[in-house]
Amino acid sequence: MGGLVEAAGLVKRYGDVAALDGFDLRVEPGEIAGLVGHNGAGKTTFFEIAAGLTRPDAGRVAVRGEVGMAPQRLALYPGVTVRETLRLFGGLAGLRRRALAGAIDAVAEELALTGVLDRRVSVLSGGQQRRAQAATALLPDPDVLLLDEPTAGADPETRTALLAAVRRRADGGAAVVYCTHYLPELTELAATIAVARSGRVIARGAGAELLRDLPGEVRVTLDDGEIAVATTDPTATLAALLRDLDRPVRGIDIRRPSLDDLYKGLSEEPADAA
Ligand SMILES: Nc1ncnc2c1ncn2[C@@H]1O[C@H](COP(=O)(O)OP(=O)(O)OP(=O)(O)O)[C@@H](O)[C@H]1O
Repeated sequence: MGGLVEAAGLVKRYGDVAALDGFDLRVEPGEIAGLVGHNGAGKTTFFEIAAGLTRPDAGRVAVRGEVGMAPQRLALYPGVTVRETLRLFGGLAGLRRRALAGAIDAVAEELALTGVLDRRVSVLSGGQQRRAQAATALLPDPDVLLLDEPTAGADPETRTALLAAVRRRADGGAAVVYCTHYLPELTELAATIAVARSGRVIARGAGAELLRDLPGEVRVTLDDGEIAVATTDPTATLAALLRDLDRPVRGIDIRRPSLDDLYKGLSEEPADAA
């Protein structure tokens, strides 16, 4: 029991819909767990339960330490400035005076918000608002971070700044659950992966492990066309192809399975089918 986040057998129903249906997830200190899955797979519901905003119908969740959460739908007060927003959230987390002011400056610097600290939230761009939302979660350096698509709509610079800030929190020992539909981010974050479908985690592990058994493709170009073979062992397949071919080979291409293949393969069935 060393996980900062431990969910076991979570069930949550809304009428006929089981938003969660035996959801298990454990996240260790220093780990970023990328939670992926189609719309409706139960990711947001899990966040709400982990953050204590909703109670499960069954199962249990333990979240150890302080929690910072950036919800998918922005939850900011439009009429106050970014600095006031951060003061409020930092104050709620117990930061006072100089520690609070220092933490605000630091997180603003990290997320490229320094120039807009004294602007009202309502006049910020969408990307700036999303960064401000992420800043409210990151500011107090919580033990557990729940980030629901924090880079949605972010430009490349914003994305890079945000990913670096998240990685730093994990390197400092935080357990992070990071929801995204954009899988390359998980490679960038060196995240482990949890694939959710129909309210359950159906695959869990390091990206490389989950990809190991998926077929890639070997493609050999000939004068009069090409041969493409799906294979989990590209080297052996290519050797066999080259051995058996009695024509000149014009090109060879090996495509390794990607996270997108994993996602497609594991979550083909729509959540509503459950
Ligand atoms: N408050 C609610 N009332 C009724 N149904 C709900 C409620 N919250 C979630 N659901 C339903 O539960 C299921 C899971 O929703 P959830 O928002 O957790 O999915 P998600 O994986 O976060 O999806 P997305 O990728 O779209 O954010 C969906 O079918 C959704 O319609």
